[in-house]
Amino acid sequence: MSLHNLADTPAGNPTVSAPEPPVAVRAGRQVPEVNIEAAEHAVVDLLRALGRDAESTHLHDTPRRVAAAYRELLTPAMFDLTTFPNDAGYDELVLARNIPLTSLCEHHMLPFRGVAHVAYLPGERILGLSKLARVVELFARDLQVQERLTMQIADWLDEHLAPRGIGVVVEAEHLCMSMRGVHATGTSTVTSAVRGRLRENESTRREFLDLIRG
Ligand SMILES: Nc1nc2c(ncn2[C@@H]2O[C@H](COP(=O)(O)OP(=O)(O)OP(=O)(O)O)[C@@H](O)[C@H]2O)c(=O)[nH]1
Ligand SMILES: [Zn+2]
Repeated sequence: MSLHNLADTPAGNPTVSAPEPPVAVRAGRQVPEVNIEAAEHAVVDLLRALGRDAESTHLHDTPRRVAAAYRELLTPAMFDLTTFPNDAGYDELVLARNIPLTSLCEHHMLPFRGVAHVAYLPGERILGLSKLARVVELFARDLQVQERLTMQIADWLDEHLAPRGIGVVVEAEHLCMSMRGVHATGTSTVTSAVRGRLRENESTRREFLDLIRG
């Protein structure tokens, strides 16, 4: 893992903009580092702003827990992209269906949860199957919108595996839409991204959608 600490701003110089937060590179994705101490202080402030006694016996450990929970939800695991030569010349779709997914919507910082279906049409190499789920997690652990998440999964596979085609479908329920606001409980939002043969060829795309439905 490489870690870039961007240049510090000289103290007291109002003409220089604030430093960018440090960023780590995980499996090819730039992931901002969480400042856990600052996050804990911010949760204390939030509790107070919400009229809660942050020092009470019940709440005094809550800032630590909340900061740790957000760090976990926003930090994907690093992994190696294990691929194998496609010696057998397998040229049909490979589909991982119902990959569980939890992310945080960037508007309310509330979870959206569901499944991703990720397929590719192999070229010269096939991918270790677990990596399809790892790629989903790589981009789900972020403040997201579902459309961007769906495209990032497809683009990452395109860039790192270079298969002949890719299909990604994400189905998720957004808590900001079900537990508050419009209270549309049970609504599932579906997004898709197709690349290569799945984009160009109607019958390959149809086959992908049929396989998802089982
Ligand atoms: N396109 C898209 N919208 C999302 C996603 N997650 C949440 N949203 C929406 O982002 C919008 C934010 O709109 P605002 O009107 O600023 O927020 P709000 O006042 O809380 O709106 P309500 O949720 O309608 O009460 C809402 O319509 C959310 O449903 C997502 O992944 N993709
Ligand atoms: Zn939301």
